[in-house]
Amino acid sequence: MNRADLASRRRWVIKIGSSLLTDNGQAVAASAVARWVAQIAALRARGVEVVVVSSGAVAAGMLRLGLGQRPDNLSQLQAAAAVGQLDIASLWDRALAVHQINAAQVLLTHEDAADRQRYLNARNTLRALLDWGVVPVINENDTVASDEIRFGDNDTLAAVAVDLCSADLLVILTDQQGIYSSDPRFDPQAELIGDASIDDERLVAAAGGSGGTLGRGGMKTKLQAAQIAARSGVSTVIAGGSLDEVLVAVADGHPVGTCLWAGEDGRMTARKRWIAAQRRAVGKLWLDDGAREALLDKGRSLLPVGVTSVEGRFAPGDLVHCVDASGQVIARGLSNYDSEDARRLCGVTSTQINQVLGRPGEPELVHRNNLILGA
Ligand SMILES: Nc1ncnc2c1ncn2[C@@H]1O[C@H](COP(=O)(O)OP(=O)(O)O)[C@@H](O)[C@H]1O
Ligand SMILES: N[C@@H](CCC(=O)OP(=O)(O)O)C(=O)O
Repeated sequence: MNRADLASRRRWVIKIGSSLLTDNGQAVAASAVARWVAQIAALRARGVEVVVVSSGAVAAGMLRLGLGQRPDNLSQLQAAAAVGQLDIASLWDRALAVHQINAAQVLLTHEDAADRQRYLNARNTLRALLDWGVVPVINENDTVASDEIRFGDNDTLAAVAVDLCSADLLVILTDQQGIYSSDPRFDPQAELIGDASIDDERLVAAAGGSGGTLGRGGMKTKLQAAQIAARSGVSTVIAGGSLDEVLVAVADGHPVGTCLWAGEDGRMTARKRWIAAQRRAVGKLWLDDGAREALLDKGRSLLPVGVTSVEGRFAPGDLVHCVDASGQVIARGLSNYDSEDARRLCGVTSTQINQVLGRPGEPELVHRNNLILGA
């Protein structure tokens, strides 16, 4: 649990809550966004890629429409979000443009994460944006999300974004300086928890409270988000968004906020556990010796260039066996491509993939996050 380790994280998801984005419901917080963006520009100059998850659509819509209270009727909430999302998106767009950085608005629903194909589409889009040096600004697609399928809070959405972008750090900025031993709004004795392992028992008691009037989640959903991120081996920092140079301080390894450390065994993701439990593969990829070594000895992803032939019929996201030249199963994983495309890509180098497919494609046939070694 050494904060200096955070300096090596190269892809961050930064989630910012409604109260910060609207100055506690007073006005859209343009100067605060400008300060975070200046720090994002500084992080990028150090080689850190950044994905923003920005709340605030409902709160900004309430301001525009002059609504004194958060509507409890779903259609009105969704309508307020539709109004406010324009403000939120343009706020980020203008602030990033000052640093010559392009922004992209990405609105997601729960279905996009639950459906494997839509999940892969969202992942490819985010990856393309990052490749172009664009900062994706993600929010829930509040207008279409129905009550049953809402992420419901952007903390959970941020954890999903970590997975979608294969990020290696989640930073949640909020109106408190981190997680306290109890809700500091009600308990003046509450103490800030600095560093904790994700399964630290203190956290359960601490995160009981609900959120403020503008946001939804409170600390409970922030802890849940950190737990989801930890399943991908990703640690989470929860810190005060109004703290001076807070993002740079995190990158410098300063002990700001609460750092929830993912355990070593958290490195096997839920998906990997799911893969480990599957026995039936619908396809077989034959690997050359270089690919065998890349998987077994170097812990790498499987690239099309190391695949010599493909057996079976499968869709993107299906489970396939990776076999070496002797026919021995050395790994199992989820294919990024269907069997037809996988066949076309046999022996193809990463730089030729787009040309062979006639569209942008993933560099990996099976990403190492979706791959487990052994029969
Ligand atoms: N143990 C705790 N430590 C810190 N804040 C807590 C705790 N329990 C509940 N909270 C509340 O969570 C709020 C932050 O959650 P929320 O209002 O959803 O913020 P955001 O809009 O940033 O997502 C804080 O204002 C605080 O009152
Ligand atoms: N999609 C909603 C998110 C609401 C929400 O989760 O807010 P918060 O708890 O402040 O992150 C909005 O933009 O208003």
